[in-house]
Amino acid sequence: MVRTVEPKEKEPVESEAHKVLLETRDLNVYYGENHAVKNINLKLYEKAVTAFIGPSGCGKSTFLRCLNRMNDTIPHARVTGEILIEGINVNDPAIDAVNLRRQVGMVFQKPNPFQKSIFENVAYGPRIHGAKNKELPEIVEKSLRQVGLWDEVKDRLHTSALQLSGGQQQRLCIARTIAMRPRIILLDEPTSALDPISTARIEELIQELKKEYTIAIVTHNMQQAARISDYTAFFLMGELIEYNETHRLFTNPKRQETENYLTGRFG
Ligand SMILES: Nc1ncnc2c1ncn2[C@@H]1O[C@H](COP(=O)(O)OP(=O)(O)OP(=O)(O)O)[C@@H](O)[C@H]1O
Repeated sequence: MVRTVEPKEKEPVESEAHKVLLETRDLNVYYGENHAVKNINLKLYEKAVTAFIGPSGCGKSTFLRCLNRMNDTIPHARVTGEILIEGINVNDPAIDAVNLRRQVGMVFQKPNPFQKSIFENVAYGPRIHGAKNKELPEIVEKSLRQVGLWDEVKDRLHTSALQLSGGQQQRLCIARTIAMRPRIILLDEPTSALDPISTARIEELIQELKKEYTIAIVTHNMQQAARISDYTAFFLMGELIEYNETHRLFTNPKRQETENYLTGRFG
């Protein structure tokens, strides 16, 4: 049977508030035979929060990981199409992936601080990228202040990061990322391992960080997407079904699949 396919809402209403920082064009990801991400055209707007939602296995994390070439580390993953940051294709062989990841930082679901002191966790990246020892205390303090952790840890900077609570560890991981002064921060379900109070703190932090950074977040939690994001992309079975300003997507979805998902009819 031939099914009529409605045109897909692949782009939000052109944003007047934000400039495009990153754009994907016909982005596809294959894991061997599995076509996990299908022809995605999506723009990330500067200094805005974009949420990726959709049922488990729909390709949200795979798509997110492409944006700083984390999929390069998976031997059987193949990426086609383009990812442009201000017109520069990040998959160009001339682009150094390590440098790219300085500009496009990532925070994972499970807090993963290094087995080092709190200070060293934040200082590590800037040091290996050439910051001088005398510059490090200021970088560490500024980064810890930005994530609201400074007052909690300033008297124990040289104790192990692993002694912090889960929520503190996740804020430390965000501090470690922003110490590199990235332009884009990718957050892959950053609160799913945290209690509600720690989650609320991270959500508040994301609102603060978007004044300076462009943020993309994968979340299973639709309420979280509605609370914290400016734009929302709904994925289903590897496809981008609908992308729009968050309040529009939640109040007036254009596609039946989006409405079904938002109303809990599947996923
Ligand atoms: N490293 C991998 N190797 C092979 N297949 C993978 C790998 N990572 C993901 N996949 C497959 O790619 C598809 C998309 O997975 P992905 O993790 O991107 O989805 P997701 O929407 O983020 O799911 P979840 O919400 O459960 O994290 C799934 O079919 C998954 O099994």
